[in-house]
Amino acid sequence: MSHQTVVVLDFGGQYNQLIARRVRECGVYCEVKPYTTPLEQLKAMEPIGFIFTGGPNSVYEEGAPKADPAIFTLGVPVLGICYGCQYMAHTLGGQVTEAQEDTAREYGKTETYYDTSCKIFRGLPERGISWMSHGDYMAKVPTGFALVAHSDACPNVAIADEQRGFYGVQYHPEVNHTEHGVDMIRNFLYEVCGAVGDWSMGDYKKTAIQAIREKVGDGKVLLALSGGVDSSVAAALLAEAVGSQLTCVFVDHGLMRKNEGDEVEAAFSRWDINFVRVDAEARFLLKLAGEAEPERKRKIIGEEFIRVFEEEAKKIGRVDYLVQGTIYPDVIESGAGDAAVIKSHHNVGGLPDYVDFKEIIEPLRLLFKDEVRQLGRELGLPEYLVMRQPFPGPGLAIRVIGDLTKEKLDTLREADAIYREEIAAAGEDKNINQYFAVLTNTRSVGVMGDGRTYDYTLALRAVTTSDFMTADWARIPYDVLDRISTRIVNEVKGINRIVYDITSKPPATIEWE
Ligand SMILES: Nc1ncnc2c1ncn2[C@@H]1O[C@H](COP(=O)(O)OP(=O)(O)OP(=O)(O)O)[C@@H](O)[C@H]1O
Ligand SMILES: O=c1[nH]c(=O)c2[nH+]cn([C@@H]3O[C@H](COP(=O)(O)O)[C@@H](O)[C@H]3O)c2[nH]1
Ligand SMILES: NC(=O)CC[C@H](N)C(=O)O
Ligand SMILES: [Mg+2]
Repeated sequence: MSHQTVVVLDFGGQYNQLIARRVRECGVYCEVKPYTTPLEQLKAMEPIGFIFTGGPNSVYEEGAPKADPAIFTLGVPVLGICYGCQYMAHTLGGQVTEAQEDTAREYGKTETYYDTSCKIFRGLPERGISWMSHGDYMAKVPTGFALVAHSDACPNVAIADEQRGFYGVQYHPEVNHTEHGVDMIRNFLYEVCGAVGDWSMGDYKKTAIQAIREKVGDGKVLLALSGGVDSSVAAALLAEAVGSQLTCVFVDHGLMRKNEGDEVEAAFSRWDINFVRVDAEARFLLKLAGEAEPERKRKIIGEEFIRVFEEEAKKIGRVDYLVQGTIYPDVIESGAGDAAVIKSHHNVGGLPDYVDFKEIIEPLRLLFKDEVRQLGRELGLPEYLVMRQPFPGPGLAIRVIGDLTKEKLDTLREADAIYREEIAAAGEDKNINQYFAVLTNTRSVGVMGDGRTYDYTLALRAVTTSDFMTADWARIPYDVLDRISTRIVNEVKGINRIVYDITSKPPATIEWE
């Protein structure tokens, strides 16, 4: 099973996994390695190309991350992105300085002009929007390199030494906002590196199954199954890899949506797997009682999940491995590496310090949501399961704002069920990627049946997104919103006002806590 390999050399950028994902999207196998990886090790991987990532540092500063300069003598093509481009220019005899007022410090969408006779721009339009994020400037381009793109503010947006196969771009071709960015990466892979496109999700499946078998041997495995997309795909993968050694544990923590516990049990009892449902409502509510701070709630839930898994493992006998359906956005938002903590996803940043398993296996950790879905299809999962909307592990605990009570949870469950019912009835569920109700902590005055009420405000949230890293609010038709609002206020006691959340992510996030 040998594939052509591209190595993404990580200099600490925000979008490293996104680069890797774009390369995979182009049908080429790819691994991300730290810039400190010894050259011998990189050589042994026999890469057909290197991509150097962006990074927060300035290459001219002392201590800035540098790879072994002999990497440029291997005869392997290189694409440097932002810091990666600056590092290449600096190392090969050019000069990088801090940008001055008139020499392009550029952030965000930028009109860019390309020389389409250069291989990486071949077949693409001569101008388009690229997405920039840099404060440094290539003041002197190294000998042998030509300028192949510019913007209004910056003459040196892209450089190329076609002889040696070295390319550098100042913008980020890997992000969605860069028009034709993926095509540029594809050109680098196919026109410059000689890629043939010998990698697919089917290969990912095979490689993952083989790796799981090697690791687990004849040991026992407990898989945390929520019934959501990620853990269902993980379960299908593990079932194929180690079948009868696997037990799937679904924790009903009392923070599920209406009827969800029974639905998950019914669905997975039909699978040919060992499936256990644990009723843990009382212990979760007890641990959460009186806690209003979102990060504390998440951490309490993260720890309690693990304690339940540990107890279930003891019942099975010796279990070495815990499997979770963690995916890349869970990791990056929990503050991986130098990234900021946005929120501690219960399965990553919310994990307790001590976990009584030899190892936690996360076979989907490097994938984005839409890639997980593709893998699910590859494993033969039905479309309705693969396309289910995500539901966060902490469940309604992070949708009841502030402190939790069973009564508030029940109120939210009823309102949320009506919301989902009406969205489905209107056929809007096909246009929306995730939607749910939030019980805010705000109460306000209303008038119902000629009497005064002082009840909770319910917020409706609905977003469109493919990777859940960024999202826009969904344009639900007014008449559908109207029906939902009328029904909820009429049918659910304790709610007298409905608002619709019209913020995108960023600056908001999808969930409220
Ligand atoms: N109620 C639960 N019982 C057992 N494991 C859970 C539960 N909720 C979450 N998990 C574990 O935490 C992981 C992360 O949860 P998350 O909600 O992100 O994924 P998911 O539920 O598998 O998929 P989706 O994003 O579609 O909801 C899950 O993959 C699963 O391993
Ligand atoms: O399993 C999970 N554990 C968590 O702690 C968690 N927090 C958010 N989410 C889900 O992640 C996606 C992005 O959500 P945010 O924009 O709110 O960060 C959305 O799909 C959220 O529902 C979680 N999933
Ligand atoms: N995004 C980046 O890679 C930035 C590189 C460098 N820190 C700059 O500001 O120019
Ligand atoms: Mg879930």
